[in-house]
Amino acid sequence: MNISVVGTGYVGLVTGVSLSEIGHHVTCLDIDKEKVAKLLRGESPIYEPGIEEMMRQNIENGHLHFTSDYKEACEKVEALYIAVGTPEKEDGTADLRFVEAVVQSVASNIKAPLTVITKSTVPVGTNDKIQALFYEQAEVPVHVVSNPEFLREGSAIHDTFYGDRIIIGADNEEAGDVVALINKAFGIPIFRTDCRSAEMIKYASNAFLATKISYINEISNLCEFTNANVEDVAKGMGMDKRIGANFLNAGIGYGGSCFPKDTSALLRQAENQGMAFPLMNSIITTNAMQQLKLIDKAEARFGSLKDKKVAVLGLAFKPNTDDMRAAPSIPVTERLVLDGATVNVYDPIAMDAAKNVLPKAITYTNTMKECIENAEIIFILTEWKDIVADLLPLIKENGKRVALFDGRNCYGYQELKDVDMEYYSIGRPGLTAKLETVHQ
Ligand SMILES: NC(=O)C1=CN([C@@H]2O[C@H](COP(=O)(O)OP(=O)(O)OC[C@H]3O[C@@H](n4cnc5c(N)ncnc54)[C@H](O)[C@@H]3O)[C@@H](O)[C@H]2O)C=CC1
Ligand SMILES: O=C(O)[C@H]1O[C@H](OP(=O)(O)OP(=O)(O)OC[C@H]2O[C@@H](n3ccc(=O)[nH]c3=O)[C@H](O)[C@@H]2O)[C@H](O)[C@@H](O)[C@@H]1O
Repeated sequence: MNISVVGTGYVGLVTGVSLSEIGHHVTCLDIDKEKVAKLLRGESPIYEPGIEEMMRQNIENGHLHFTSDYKEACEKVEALYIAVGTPEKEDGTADLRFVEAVVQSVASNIKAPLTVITKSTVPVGTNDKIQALFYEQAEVPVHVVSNPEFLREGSAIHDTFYGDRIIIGADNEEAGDVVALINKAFGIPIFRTDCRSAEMIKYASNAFLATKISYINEISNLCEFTNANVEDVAKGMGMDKRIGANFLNAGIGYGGSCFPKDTSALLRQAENQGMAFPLMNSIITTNAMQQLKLIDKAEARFGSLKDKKVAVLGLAFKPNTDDMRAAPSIPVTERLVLDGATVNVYDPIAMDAAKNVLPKAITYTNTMKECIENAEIIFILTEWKDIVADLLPLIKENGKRVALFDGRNCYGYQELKDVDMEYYSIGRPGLTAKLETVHQ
Protein backbone atom coordinates (compact mmCIF):
# COMPACT_ATOMS: atom_id res chain seq x y z
CA MET A 1 0.00 0.00 0.00
CA ASN A 2 1.16 3.61 -0.53
CA ILE A 3 1.49 5.11 2.93
CA SER A 4 2.70 8.44 4.26
CA VAL A 5 3.83 9.02 7.82
CA VAL A 6 3.82 12.60 9.09
CA GLY A 7 6.39 13.32 11.82
CA THR A 8 9.69 11.44 11.87
CA GLY A 9 10.38 11.42 15.61
CA TYR A 10 10.69 8.32 17.80
CA VAL A 11 7.26 7.04 16.78
CA GLY A 12 6.95 8.28 13.19
CA LEU A 13 10.37 7.10 12.08
CA VAL A 14 10.00 3.68 13.66
CA THR A 15 6.51 3.34 12.16
CA GLY A 16 7.64 4.41 8.69
CA VAL A 17 10.72 2.19 8.67
CA SER A 18 8.79 -0.83 10.01
CA LEU A 19 5.95 -0.43 7.50
CA SER A 20 8.51 -0.27 4.67
CA GLU A 21 10.16 -3.40 6.06
CA ILE A 22 6.90 -5.38 5.73
CA GLY A 23 6.57 -4.31 2.10
CA HIS A 24 4.62 -1.05 2.01
CA HIS A 25 5.76 1.96 -0.02
CA VAL A 26 6.31 4.61 2.60
CA THR A 27 6.94 8.35 2.41
CA CYS A 28 7.95 9.92 5.72
CA LEU A 29 7.40 13.65 6.05
CA ASP A 30 8.77 16.11 8.57
CA ILE A 31 8.73 19.91 8.61
CA ASP A 32 12.20 19.87 10.15
CA LYS A 33 14.28 20.16 6.97
CA GLU A 34 17.57 19.38 8.75
CA LYS A 35 16.08 16.12 10.01
CA VAL A 36 14.88 15.22 6.52
CA ALA A 37 18.31 15.99 5.01
CA LYS A 38 19.90 13.67 7.56
CA LEU A 39 17.35 10.94 6.84
CA LEU A 40 17.93 11.27 3.09
CA ARG A 41 21.62 10.59 3.79
CA GLY A 42 20.57 7.38 5.58
CA GLU A 43 21.35 8.75 9.05
CA SER A 44 18.89 8.39 11.91
CA PRO A 45 18.29 11.60 13.87
CA ILE A 46 17.44 9.52 16.96
CA TYR A 47 19.44 6.88 18.81
CA GLU A 48 17.39 3.70 18.56
CA PRO A 49 19.07 0.28 18.32
CA GLY A 50 18.63 -1.35 14.90
CA ILE A 51 16.83 1.50 13.17
CA GLU A 52 19.60 2.78 10.93
CA GLU A 53 20.34 -0.59 9.29
CA MET A 54 16.66 -1.27 8.56
CA MET A 55 16.19 2.28 7.30
CA ARG A 56 19.13 2.13 4.87
CA GLN A 57 18.04 -1.22 3.47
CA ASN A 58 14.57 0.08 2.69
CA ILE A 59 15.85 3.33 1.20
CA GLU A 60 18.06 1.24 -1.09
CA ASN A 61 15.28 -1.13 -2.18
CA GLY A 62 13.02 1.84 -2.93
CA HIS A 63 10.40 1.16 -0.22
CA LEU A 64 11.24 4.17 1.92
CA HIS A 65 11.46 7.83 1.04
CA PHE A 66 11.71 11.10 2.98
CA THR A 67 10.39 14.56 2.20
CA SER A 68 9.34 17.84 3.75
CA ASP A 69 6.87 18.55 0.96
CA TYR A 70 3.21 17.88 1.86
CA LYS A 71 2.23 17.87 -1.81
CA GLU A 72 4.57 14.96 -2.44
CA ALA A 73 3.46 13.07 0.70
CA CYS A 74 -0.22 13.49 -0.26
CA GLU A 75 0.16 12.33 -3.85
CA LYS A 76 -1.17 8.82 -4.58
CA VAL A 77 -1.37 8.16 -0.85
CA GLU A 78 -3.92 5.60 0.38
CA ALA A 79 -3.30 5.86 4.12
CA LEU A 80 -1.59 8.60 6.11
CA TYR A 81 -0.31 8.34 9.68
CA ILE A 82 -0.19 11.30 12.07
CA ALA A 83 2.82 10.80 14.37
CA VAL A 84 3.68 14.31 15.53
CA GLY A 85 4.26 15.27 19.15
CA THR A 86 1.48 16.04 21.65
CA PRO A 87 3.58 17.60 24.43
CA GLU A 88 2.34 18.75 27.80
CA LYS A 89 1.11 22.34 28.05
CA GLU A 90 1.83 24.33 31.19
CA ASP A 91 -1.61 23.48 32.57
CA GLY A 92 -0.96 19.73 32.10
CA THR A 93 -3.26 19.29 29.09
CA ALA A 94 -2.04 17.87 25.78
CA ASP A 95 -0.91 20.44 23.23
CA LEU A 96 -2.66 19.54 19.98
CA ARG A 97 -1.36 22.33 17.79
CA PHE A 98 1.04 20.06 15.85
CA VAL A 99 -1.76 17.59 15.13
CA GLU A 100 -4.05 20.42 14.02
CA ALA A 101 -1.34 21.83 11.74
CA VAL A 102 -0.92 18.42 10.10
CA VAL A 103 -4.66 18.13 9.50
CA GLN A 104 -4.70 21.53 7.84
CA SER A 105 -1.71 20.74 5.59
CA VAL A 106 -3.06 17.31 4.60
CA ALA A 107 -6.60 18.59 3.99
CA SER A 108 -5.34 21.22 1.58
CA ASN A 109 -3.12 18.81 -0.37
CA ILE A 110 -5.10 15.58 -0.81
CA LYS A 111 -6.83 14.88 -4.10
CA ALA A 112 -8.29 11.41 -3.47
CA PRO A 113 -10.17 9.66 -0.61
CA LEU A 114 -7.90 8.81 2.27
CA THR A 115 -7.68 6.89 5.54
CA VAL A 116 -5.98 8.99 8.21
CA ILE A 117 -4.48 7.02 11.11
CA THR A 118 -3.70 8.81 14.37
CA LYS A 119 -0.66 7.31 16.13
CA SER A 120 0.00 10.37 18.26
CA THR A 121 -1.35 10.04 21.80
CA VAL A 122 -4.40 12.30 21.90
CA PRO A 123 -7.11 12.97 24.53
CA VAL A 124 -10.37 11.11 24.23
CA GLY A 125 -12.56 12.77 21.62
CA THR A 126 -9.69 14.26 19.63
CA ASN A 127 -10.15 11.93 16.66
CA ASP A 128 -13.76 13.07 16.41
CA LYS A 129 -12.46 16.63 16.20
CA ILE A 130 -9.89 15.61 13.58
CA GLN A 131 -12.68 13.91 11.61
CA ALA A 132 -14.76 17.11 11.78
CA LEU A 133 -11.81 19.24 10.65
CA PHE A 134 -11.29 17.04 7.59
CA TYR A 135 -15.00 17.19 6.86
CA GLU A 136 -14.81 21.00 6.87
CA GLN A 137 -11.48 21.44 5.11
CA ALA A 138 -10.89 18.55 2.66
CA GLU A 139 -12.44 18.31 -0.79
CA VAL A 140 -12.43 14.49 -0.73
CA PRO A 141 -13.76 11.96 1.82
CA VAL A 142 -11.43 11.22 4.74
CA HIS A 143 -11.97 8.58 7.43
CA VAL A 144 -10.04 8.90 10.67
CA VAL A 145 -8.90 5.88 12.68
CA SER A 146 -7.25 5.82 16.10
CA ASN A 147 -4.25 3.48 16.25
CA PRO A 148 -2.31 4.32 19.42
CA GLU A 149 1.32 3.33 19.75
CA PHE A 150 2.81 1.21 22.56
CA LEU A 151 6.50 1.02 21.61
CA ARG A 152 9.17 1.75 24.20
CA GLU A 153 12.20 3.83 23.34
CA GLY A 154 15.35 1.76 23.24
CA SER A 155 13.49 -1.34 22.04
CA ALA A 156 11.15 0.36 19.58
CA ILE A 157 11.86 -1.84 16.55
CA HIS A 158 11.51 -5.02 18.60
CA ASP A 159 8.26 -3.75 20.13
CA THR A 160 6.83 -2.93 16.70
CA PHE A 161 7.47 -6.43 15.37
CA TYR A 162 6.69 -8.33 18.58
CA GLY A 163 4.13 -6.11 20.35
CA ASP A 164 1.38 -7.63 22.52
CA ARG A 165 -1.48 -6.02 20.61
CA ILE A 166 -2.46 -3.56 17.92
CA ILE A 167 -5.41 -1.36 18.86
CA ILE A 168 -7.63 -0.11 16.06
CA GLY A 169 -10.34 2.34 17.04
CA ALA A 170 -12.63 3.04 14.11
CA ASP A 171 -16.14 4.37 13.88
CA ASN A 172 -16.09 3.57 10.14
CA GLU A 173 -15.66 -0.17 9.68
CA GLU A 174 -14.07 -0.02 6.23
CA ALA A 175 -11.45 2.44 7.43
CA GLY A 176 -10.71 0.08 10.33
CA ASP A 177 -10.30 -2.75 7.79
CA VAL A 178 -7.69 -0.68 5.92
CA VAL A 179 -5.62 -0.32 9.10
CA ALA A 180 -6.00 -4.03 9.90
CA LEU A 181 -4.79 -4.88 6.40
CA ILE A 182 -1.77 -2.56 6.68
CA ASN A 183 -0.74 -4.29 9.90
CA LYS A 184 -1.57 -7.88 8.91
CA ALA A 185 2.04 -8.85 8.14
CA PHE A 186 3.20 -8.01 11.68
CA GLY A 187 1.19 -11.04 12.85
CA ILE A 188 0.31 -9.34 16.16
CA PRO A 189 -3.15 -9.78 17.78
CA ILE A 190 -5.47 -6.96 16.69
CA PHE A 191 -8.15 -5.58 19.00
CA ARG A 192 -10.83 -3.49 17.32
CA THR A 193 -12.97 -0.97 19.10
CA ASP A 194 -14.44 2.51 18.67
CA CYS A 195 -12.27 5.61 18.39
CA ARG A 196 -12.84 6.95 21.90
CA SER A 197 -12.14 3.63 23.61
CA ALA A 198 -8.91 3.29 21.61
CA GLU A 199 -7.82 6.75 22.73
CA MET A 200 -8.60 5.82 26.34
CA ILE A 201 -6.76 2.47 26.08
CA LYS A 202 -3.55 4.38 25.37
CA TYR A 203 -3.83 6.75 28.36
CA ALA A 204 -5.14 4.06 30.69
CA SER A 205 -2.25 1.74 29.77
CA ASN A 206 0.49 4.31 30.31
CA ALA A 207 -1.10 5.53 33.52
CA PHE A 208 -1.42 1.97 34.80
CA LEU A 209 2.29 1.31 34.20
CA ALA A 210 3.09 4.60 35.95
CA THR A 211 0.87 3.46 38.83
CA LYS A 212 2.84 0.24 39.21
CA ILE A 213 6.07 2.22 39.36
CA SER A 214 4.82 4.77 41.91
CA TYR A 215 3.31 1.97 43.97
CA ILE A 216 6.52 -0.05 44.18
CA ASN A 217 8.44 3.13 44.94
CA GLU A 218 6.15 3.88 47.89
CA ILE A 219 6.62 0.28 49.02
CA SER A 220 10.40 0.71 48.66
CA ASN A 221 10.26 3.74 50.94
CA LEU A 222 8.37 1.71 53.52
CA CYS A 223 10.92 -1.11 53.10
CA GLU A 224 13.63 1.33 54.15
CA PHE A 225 11.79 2.07 57.41
CA THR A 226 10.97 -1.55 58.09
CA ASN A 227 14.22 -3.22 57.00
CA ALA A 228 12.63 -5.21 54.18
CA ASN A 229 14.25 -5.60 50.75
CA VAL A 230 12.14 -4.20 47.91
CA GLU A 231 13.86 -6.38 45.29
CA ASP A 232 12.67 -9.51 47.04
CA VAL A 233 9.29 -7.95 47.76
CA ALA A 234 8.81 -7.15 44.04
CA LYS A 235 9.96 -10.62 43.03
CA GLY A 236 7.58 -12.25 45.47
CA MET A 237 4.69 -10.05 44.37
CA GLY A 238 5.42 -10.53 40.67
CA MET A 239 5.22 -14.32 40.95
CA ASP A 240 1.48 -13.83 41.28
CA LYS A 241 0.32 -13.77 37.65
CA ARG A 242 -2.51 -11.42 38.58
CA ILE A 243 0.10 -8.84 39.59
CA GLY A 244 2.80 -9.61 37.01
CA ALA A 245 6.55 -9.16 37.42
CA ASN A 246 7.06 -6.25 35.01
CA PHE A 247 7.28 -2.59 35.97
CA LEU A 248 7.99 -3.31 39.60
CA ASN A 249 11.57 -2.03 39.57
CA ALA A 250 11.91 0.49 42.37
CA GLY A 251 14.14 3.44 41.59
CA ILE A 252 14.18 7.19 41.20
CA GLY A 253 10.86 7.25 39.41
CA TYR A 254 9.70 7.35 35.85
CA GLY A 255 10.68 9.96 33.28
CA GLY A 256 10.50 10.19 29.51
CA SER A 257 8.36 11.81 26.91
CA CYS A 258 5.19 9.95 27.80
CA PHE A 259 4.46 8.77 31.36
CA PRO A 260 4.79 12.26 32.87
CA LYS A 261 2.79 14.03 30.17
CA ASP A 262 0.19 11.29 29.73
CA THR A 263 -0.57 10.97 33.46
CA SER A 264 -1.02 14.76 33.62
CA ALA A 265 -3.18 14.80 30.51
CA LEU A 266 -5.37 11.98 31.86
CA LEU A 267 -5.82 13.83 35.13
CA ARG A 268 -6.80 17.01 33.28
CA GLN A 269 -9.28 15.06 31.11
CA ALA A 270 -10.96 13.84 34.30
CA GLU A 271 -10.94 17.32 35.85
CA ASN A 272 -12.40 18.81 32.68
CA GLN A 273 -15.33 16.45 33.15
CA GLY A 274 -15.70 17.64 36.74
CA MET A 275 -14.36 14.33 38.01
CA ALA A 276 -11.78 14.10 40.78
CA PHE A 277 -9.05 11.50 40.19
CA PRO A 278 -7.15 11.37 43.52
CA LEU A 279 -5.26 8.21 42.56
CA MET A 280 -3.69 9.86 39.51
CA ASN A 281 -2.80 12.91 41.58
CA SER A 282 -0.93 10.73 44.06
CA ILE A 283 0.91 8.81 41.35
CA ILE A 284 2.25 12.06 39.93
CA THR A 285 3.18 13.50 43.35
CA THR A 286 4.90 10.29 44.43
CA ASN A 287 6.96 10.30 41.24
CA ALA A 288 8.09 13.90 41.68
CA MET A 289 9.23 13.12 45.23
CA GLN A 290 10.91 9.88 44.19
CA GLN A 291 12.99 11.61 41.51
CA LEU A 292 14.79 13.50 44.30
CA LYS A 293 15.25 10.44 46.54
CA LEU A 294 19.03 10.31 46.05
CA ILE A 295 19.36 13.96 47.03
CA ASP A 296 17.39 13.23 50.23
CA LYS A 297 19.68 10.31 50.99
CA ALA A 298 22.86 12.27 50.28
CA GLU A 299 21.66 15.16 52.45
CA ALA A 300 20.78 12.74 55.24
CA ARG A 301 24.32 11.33 55.03
CA PHE A 302 26.33 14.55 54.55
CA GLY A 303 24.11 17.29 55.94
CA SER A 304 24.76 19.86 53.24
CA LEU A 305 25.91 19.15 49.67
CA LYS A 306 27.55 22.58 49.38
CA ASP A 307 30.98 22.30 47.74
CA LYS A 308 30.70 18.52 47.57
CA LYS A 309 32.15 17.01 44.39
CA VAL A 310 29.35 14.99 42.81
CA ALA A 311 29.56 12.75 39.73
CA VAL A 312 26.25 12.03 38.00
CA LEU A 313 26.26 8.90 35.82
CA GLY A 314 23.48 8.43 33.27
CA LEU A 315 21.37 11.36 32.06
CA ALA A 316 18.85 9.90 29.60
CA PHE A 317 15.48 8.97 31.15
CA LYS A 318 16.34 5.30 30.61
CA PRO A 319 19.12 3.27 28.95
CA ASN A 320 19.40 2.83 25.17
CA THR A 321 17.94 6.19 24.24
CA ASP A 322 19.24 9.72 23.83
CA ASP A 323 15.88 11.12 24.95
CA MET A 324 16.18 13.64 27.77
CA ARG A 325 12.49 14.58 27.97
CA ALA A 326 11.39 14.68 31.66
CA ALA A 327 14.50 12.71 32.67
CA PRO A 328 15.06 12.50 36.45
CA SER A 329 18.57 13.89 35.75
CA ILE A 330 16.94 17.31 35.18
CA PRO A 331 15.51 17.88 38.69
CA VAL A 332 18.47 16.10 40.28
CA THR A 333 21.16 18.27 38.63
CA GLU A 334 19.06 21.40 39.19
CA ARG A 335 18.91 20.62 42.93
CA LEU A 336 22.62 19.79 43.11
CA VAL A 337 23.53 23.10 41.49
CA LEU A 338 21.09 24.96 43.74
CA ASP A 339 22.63 23.28 46.80
CA GLY A 340 26.10 24.50 45.74
CA ALA A 341 27.61 21.13 44.77
CA THR A 342 30.30 20.86 42.08
CA VAL A 343 28.72 18.63 39.46
CA ASN A 344 30.34 16.42 36.79
CA VAL A 345 28.03 14.49 34.48
CA TYR A 346 28.43 11.64 31.99
CA ASP A 347 26.13 9.70 29.66
CA PRO A 348 27.29 7.37 26.86
CA ILE A 349 24.76 8.70 24.30
CA ALA A 350 22.61 11.56 25.61
CA MET A 351 25.30 14.23 26.27
CA ASP A 352 24.36 16.45 23.31
CA ALA A 353 20.65 16.32 24.10
CA ALA A 354 21.45 16.92 27.79
CA LYS A 355 23.26 20.18 27.01
CA ASN A 356 19.94 21.71 25.92
CA VAL A 357 18.07 20.94 29.14
CA LEU A 358 20.42 20.62 32.12
CA PRO A 359 21.56 23.64 34.18
CA LYS A 360 24.55 25.53 32.79
CA ALA A 361 26.73 25.22 35.90
CA ILE A 362 27.76 21.59 35.40
CA THR A 363 30.76 19.97 33.70
CA TYR A 364 30.27 17.44 30.90
CA THR A 365 33.02 14.82 30.93
CA ASN A 366 34.02 12.61 28.00
CA THR A 367 34.47 9.42 29.97
CA MET A 368 33.12 7.88 33.14
CA LYS A 369 36.70 7.71 34.47
CA GLU A 370 37.08 11.47 34.11
CA CYS A 371 33.63 12.03 35.61
CA ILE A 372 34.34 10.18 38.86
CA GLU A 373 38.06 11.03 39.22
CA ASN A 374 37.70 13.56 42.07
CA ALA A 375 34.19 12.68 43.18
CA GLU A 376 33.23 12.30 46.81
CA ILE A 377 29.68 11.32 45.87
CA ILE A 378 28.52 9.34 42.84
CA PHE A 379 24.89 9.20 41.69
CA ILE A 380 23.72 6.52 39.24
CA LEU A 381 20.57 7.84 37.55
CA THR A 382 20.40 5.62 34.44
CA GLU A 383 21.36 1.95 34.38
CA TRP A 384 23.32 1.95 31.10
CA LYS A 385 24.95 -1.50 30.71
CA ASP A 386 28.45 -0.02 30.35
CA ILE A 387 28.07 2.24 33.37
CA VAL A 388 26.97 -0.70 35.53
CA ALA A 389 29.74 -2.96 34.22
CA ASP A 390 32.63 -0.50 34.41
CA LEU A 391 31.92 1.58 37.52
CA LEU A 392 33.08 -0.70 40.34
CA PRO A 393 36.46 -1.52 38.73
CA LEU A 394 36.94 2.21 38.08
CA ILE A 395 36.16 3.12 41.70
CA LYS A 396 38.66 0.49 42.84
CA GLU A 397 41.30 1.72 40.40
CA ASN A 398 40.70 5.35 41.43
CA GLY A 399 41.44 4.40 45.04
CA LYS A 400 39.41 7.31 46.49
CA ARG A 401 36.72 6.49 49.07
CA VAL A 402 33.33 7.52 47.71
CA ALA A 403 29.68 7.29 48.64
CA LEU A 404 27.73 5.68 45.82
CA PHE A 405 24.01 6.51 45.63
CA ASP A 406 22.47 4.01 43.22
CA GLY A 407 19.09 5.19 41.91
CA ARG A 408 18.45 2.03 39.90
CA ASN A 409 19.52 -0.76 42.28
CA CYS A 410 22.23 -1.89 39.86
CA TYR A 411 24.28 -4.00 42.27
CA GLY A 412 23.85 -6.88 44.67
CA TYR A 413 25.84 -7.42 47.86
CA GLN A 414 28.19 -9.97 46.30
CA GLU A 415 29.40 -7.50 43.67
CA LEU A 416 29.96 -4.79 46.26
CA LYS A 417 31.72 -6.61 49.01
CA ASP A 418 35.27 -6.06 47.72
CA VAL A 419 34.86 -2.34 46.99
CA ASP A 420 35.81 0.14 49.71
CA MET A 421 32.94 2.61 49.64
CA GLU A 422 29.61 3.53 51.15
CA TYR A 423 26.63 2.33 49.15
CA TYR A 424 23.04 3.51 49.26
CA SER A 425 20.27 2.20 47.03
CA ILE A 426 16.49 2.27 46.89
CA GLY A 427 14.40 0.21 49.31
CA ARG A 428 17.23 -2.11 50.37
CA PRO A 429 18.27 -1.00 53.86
CA GLY A 430 19.74 -4.42 54.68
CA LEU A 431 22.24 -4.07 51.88
CA THR A 432 23.54 -0.72 53.16
CA ALA A 433 23.70 -2.06 56.70
CA LYS A 434 25.71 -5.12 55.61
CA LEU A 435 28.19 -2.94 53.74
CA GLU A 436 28.58 -0.62 56.68
CA THR A 437 29.31 -3.68 58.83
CA VAL A 438 31.96 -4.74 56.34
CA HIS A 439 33.59 -1.29 56.36
CA GLN A 440 33.45 -0.32 60.03
N1 LIG B 1 8.33 8.53 22.13
C1 LIG B 1 7.68 7.42 22.41
O1 LIG B 1 8.26 6.45 22.88
C2 LIG B 1 6.22 7.30 22.16
C3 LIG B 1 5.45 8.39 21.77
N2 LIG B 1 4.10 8.25 21.57
C4 LIG B 1 3.32 9.39 21.10
O2 LIG B 1 3.62 9.60 19.72
C5 LIG B 1 3.63 10.99 19.41
C6 LIG B 1 4.96 11.39 18.82
O3 LIG B 1 5.95 11.24 19.79
P1 LIG B 1 7.51 11.29 19.44
O4 LIG B 1 7.76 10.48 18.22
O5 LIG B 1 8.23 10.97 20.69
O6 LIG B 1 7.66 12.84 19.06
P2 LIG B 1 8.94 13.62 18.52
O7 LIG B 1 8.90 14.95 19.13
O8 LIG B 1 10.15 12.76 18.67
O9 LIG B 1 8.66 13.77 16.95
C7 LIG B 1 7.67 14.56 16.41
C8 LIG B 1 8.10 14.98 15.01
O10 LIG B 1 7.01 15.65 14.38
C9 LIG B 1 7.54 16.72 13.57
N3 LIG B 1 6.48 17.71 13.30
C10 LIG B 1 5.96 18.63 14.15
N4 LIG B 1 5.00 19.34 13.52
C11 LIG B 1 4.90 18.85 12.26
C12 LIG B 1 4.09 19.15 11.14
N5 LIG B 1 3.16 20.10 11.19
N6 LIG B 1 4.27 18.46 10.00
C13 LIG B 1 5.20 17.49 9.93
N7 LIG B 1 6.00 17.14 10.96
C14 LIG B 1 5.86 17.81 12.12
C15 LIG B 1 8.68 17.26 14.43
O11 LIG B 1 9.58 18.00 13.63
C16 LIG B 1 9.27 15.96 14.97
O12 LIG B 1 10.30 15.45 14.16
C17 LIG B 1 3.26 11.70 20.72
O13 LIG B 1 1.88 11.93 20.74
C18 LIG B 1 3.65 10.71 21.78
O14 LIG B 1 2.88 10.85 22.96
C19 LIG B 1 3.46 7.05 21.71
C20 LIG B 1 4.17 5.94 22.07
C21 LIG B 1 5.61 5.96 22.31
O1 LIG C 1 3.69 6.17 25.34
C1 LIG C 1 4.89 6.04 25.35
O2 LIG C 1 5.71 6.89 25.00
C2 LIG C 1 5.53 4.79 25.83
O3 LIG C 1 5.82 4.98 27.24
C3 LIG C 1 6.51 3.88 27.84
O4 LIG C 1 7.75 3.63 27.18
P1 LIG C 1 9.08 4.48 27.48
O5 LIG C 1 8.71 5.78 28.09
O6 LIG C 1 9.87 4.47 26.23
O7 LIG C 1 9.92 3.67 28.53
P2 LIG C 1 9.62 2.62 29.71
O8 LIG C 1 10.51 1.46 29.53
O9 LIG C 1 8.20 2.35 29.88
O10 LIG C 1 10.16 3.45 30.97
C4 LIG C 1 9.56 4.67 31.35
C5 LIG C 1 10.18 5.16 32.65
O11 LIG C 1 9.80 4.32 33.74
C6 LIG C 1 10.94 3.91 34.48
N1 LIG C 1 10.68 2.55 35.04
C7 LIG C 1 10.24 1.56 34.22
C8 LIG C 1 9.97 0.31 34.73
C9 LIG C 1 10.13 0.06 36.10
O12 LIG C 1 9.89 -1.05 36.63
N2 LIG C 1 10.57 1.07 36.89
C10 LIG C 1 10.85 2.33 36.39
O13 LIG C 1 11.24 3.24 37.16
C11 LIG C 1 12.09 3.95 33.49
O14 LIG C 1 13.33 4.10 34.15
C12 LIG C 1 11.72 5.18 32.65
O15 LIG C 1 12.17 6.35 33.27
C13 LIG C 1 5.65 2.63 27.70
O16 LIG C 1 6.34 1.52 28.27
C14 LIG C 1 5.31 2.34 26.24
O17 LIG C 1 4.44 1.23 26.15
C15 LIG C 1 4.62 3.58 25.64
O18 LIG C 1 4.37 3.39 24.26
